[in-house]
Amino acid sequence: FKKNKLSHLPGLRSMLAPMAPWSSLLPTTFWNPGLSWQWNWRNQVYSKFGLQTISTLGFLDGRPSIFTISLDVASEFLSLKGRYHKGEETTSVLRLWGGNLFTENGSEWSRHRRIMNPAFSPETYALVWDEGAKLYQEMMEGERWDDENDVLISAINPITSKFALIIIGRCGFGEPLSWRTTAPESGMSLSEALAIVSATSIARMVIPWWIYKLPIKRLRDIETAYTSLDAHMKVLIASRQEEVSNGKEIERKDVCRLMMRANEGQGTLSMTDEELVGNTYLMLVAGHDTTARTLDAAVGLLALYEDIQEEVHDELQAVISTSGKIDFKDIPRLVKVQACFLEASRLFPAASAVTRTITETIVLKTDEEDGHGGQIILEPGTMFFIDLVGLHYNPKYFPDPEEFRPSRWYGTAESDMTTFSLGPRICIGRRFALTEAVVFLTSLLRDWRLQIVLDPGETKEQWRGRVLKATTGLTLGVGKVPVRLTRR
Ligand code: HEM
Repeated sequence: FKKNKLSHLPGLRSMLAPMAPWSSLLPTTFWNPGLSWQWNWRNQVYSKFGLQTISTLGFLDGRPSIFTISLDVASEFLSLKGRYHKGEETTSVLRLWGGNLFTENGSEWSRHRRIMNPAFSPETYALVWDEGAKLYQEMMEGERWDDENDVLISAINPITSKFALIIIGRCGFGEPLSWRTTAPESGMSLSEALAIVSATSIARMVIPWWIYKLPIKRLRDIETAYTSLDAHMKVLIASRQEEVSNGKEIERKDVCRLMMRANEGQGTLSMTDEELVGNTYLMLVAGHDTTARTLDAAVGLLALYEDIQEEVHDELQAVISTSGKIDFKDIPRLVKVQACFLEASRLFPAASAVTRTITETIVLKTDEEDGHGGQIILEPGTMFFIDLVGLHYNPKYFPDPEEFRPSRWYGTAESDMTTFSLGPRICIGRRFALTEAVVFLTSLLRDWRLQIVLDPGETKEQWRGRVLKATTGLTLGVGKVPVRLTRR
């Protein structure tokens, strides 16, 4: 059955295919691998078949898919052009407001990328650094931690989420968001609306729209979140357009102004109104949720591994003692801080899989371990997944994969940071995310010692099981991270 489509590879056979829209809404069980199987069953599935590339098939939805945890297969595949499209799982949830850089293929994709590329420049990263350092101070004052020596935070998650949203707002859209911004009287704040939309966008694809009109509070909140987010994005765009038409346009090439110019037909590349809103949504979601969720994991891990935290603090001290303060040009010397973020991202990759739909037959060489005559054939219509969770826990590339060992990333080239994918469609925001993460963690670790907050009678091992357990949705992250800050 469908053996050819599956390149005769053994693997998971279930009622619903993993990661298909309906199965994503249901819990992971043997009949429905759903969204969490990559985490819950990690390498068990691959080791059961002794393979690094396996197939999956849903009997009810009949969807043939192939998953790989092989870096060689992934690199070869992602360097190919034009023989596959972005996978529908991710594109349909990110296309809610219109086609954008993430969802498009071929020449449409390259048009979007050429419009936005200039915004991802050293000037922008320097701005991210400066705004990040300023925002950290605003956060200390806003949360009233600046006069305290000991702070108990029940969950770091909303803090990192707010931090990352304000940074993308200020540095990507020139929007003067502040730490003290309160929710509008009617509707929801941008962060609240974005959080609900991100959490429910998969459900929104399969559950009919009229359900959300029923007089049930949770459903009405979802409806309000969508209308509020729509209104926020329109205000964001309109205020930039007003600045441009009042001649107040700042010369800075932030992503919003570049899109605006393209939308007004200035320059050789253009963008429709729908694409402008589609890309605004994409930047708000991709530009904050991924970084925030990885920062949650990094804070949790550093709080758990206090010896590694001390090593990072020593590195910071050395940088501070020579230059007096830490500034943007010091980033190359902050190897250990960056490595902690990358290691958190290896253990908890916010983008858990890179998905593609095959449009033309592809023959890929496979690793010896795959034992399939050295090749797999991907037929048109097959879904192909680079399983970043499986790859990141593959001992062939990451020995003792369950261990938090940031030193794996000392001196790694940006192109080898698998968490941001590989090849031409590598994450455009990778340096943006790294700069933001380094400034956040550096500021926090410079001033505070982080410790985990245990429940009464709980051990660190139990805490690990409770907190550092992935939650899956549009992105993957950890549970609520309770942390104690003690002033250094
Ligand atoms: C820890 C943080 C981040 C992680 C782990 C991450 C991961 C990824 C991955 C794996 C992809 C490739 C997806 C695919 O090809 O299917 C991607 C693409 C993308 N990311 Fe990120 N990302 C992060 C931060 C950011 C930030 C901060 C921004 C924007 C400011 C951003 C914007 C994008 C965009 C627009 C794309 C689509 C690029 C294209 O297709 O040309 N990401 N990201």
